[in-house]
Amino acid sequence: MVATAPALEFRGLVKRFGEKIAVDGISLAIPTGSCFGIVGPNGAGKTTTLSMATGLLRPDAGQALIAGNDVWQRPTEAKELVGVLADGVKLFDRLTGEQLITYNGLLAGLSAEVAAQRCADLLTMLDLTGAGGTLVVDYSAGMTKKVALACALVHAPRLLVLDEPFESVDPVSAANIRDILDGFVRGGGTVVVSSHSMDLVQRMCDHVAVVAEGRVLAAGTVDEVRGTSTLEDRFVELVGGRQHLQGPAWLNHS
Ligand SMILES: Nc1ncnc2c1ncn2[C@@H]1O[C@H](COP(=O)(O)OP(=O)(O)OP(=O)(O)O)[C@@H](O)[C@H]1O
Repeated sequence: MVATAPALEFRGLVKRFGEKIAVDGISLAIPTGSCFGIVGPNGAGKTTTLSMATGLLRPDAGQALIAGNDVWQRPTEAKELVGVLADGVKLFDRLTGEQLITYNGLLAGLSAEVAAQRCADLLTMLDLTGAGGTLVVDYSAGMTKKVALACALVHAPRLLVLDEPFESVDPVSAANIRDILDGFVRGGGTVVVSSHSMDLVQRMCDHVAVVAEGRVLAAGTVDEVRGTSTLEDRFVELVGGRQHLQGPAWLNHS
């Protein structure tokens, strides 16, 4: 581990799927102790980038480094430092929430006693205590998101990489999760979060990168990127594509 290295760094990441270039040379340095938002339109390459950053998808070119450890060359060192909430990755959903969180803790090398204690703390923190004994397959989408977040947190990582953590989550739970993430950053951790909600990123993050068509269009502190506008207006300005369409005539009943 390199003491002065960014918490997470992308160096010229590239990923192609056949003819499609999903990620086209993304370089970013995510400072330790920051809450860093990655925003972009559908299909911008956010999930692909975060998957390469966390060892779920091998890049065609470039590097992802966690605290200076190349995710693909030093996977053990890199993965010990990171908790991941991936978008669309299946959980072991025939386990109960309690079993799933504990199992993740044991896999990360915690003792049974510590894993059980942390599992109880996380279930309480995420308001899932009543659902701890329920199979994850029977959870709602928001509950599934919360249990996946608990799995990402159980080994007390230094870096959290969260792909769309607020999708399907009710407003009260979302506020709780935001508080948890704020506390995590105050405690010296780093959070990288992809989101479609500009409002949320503007309120929660101190840094942001706007990504479109696999490239970084702007990056910096939230204030640097948004300038004198709101982040949402700046996003639309950078990404373009806002269309004031009235829709087809057959949808209009007036
Ligand atoms: N496994 C795959 N095979 C083929 N194409 C893929 C694959 N994964 C992603 N893509 C394509 O790569 C591009 C980037 O997708 P990605 O999921 O990274 O975007 P995103 O920014 O996360 O989008 P969203 O906001 O809609 O979740 C898209 O055009 C998508 O169709």
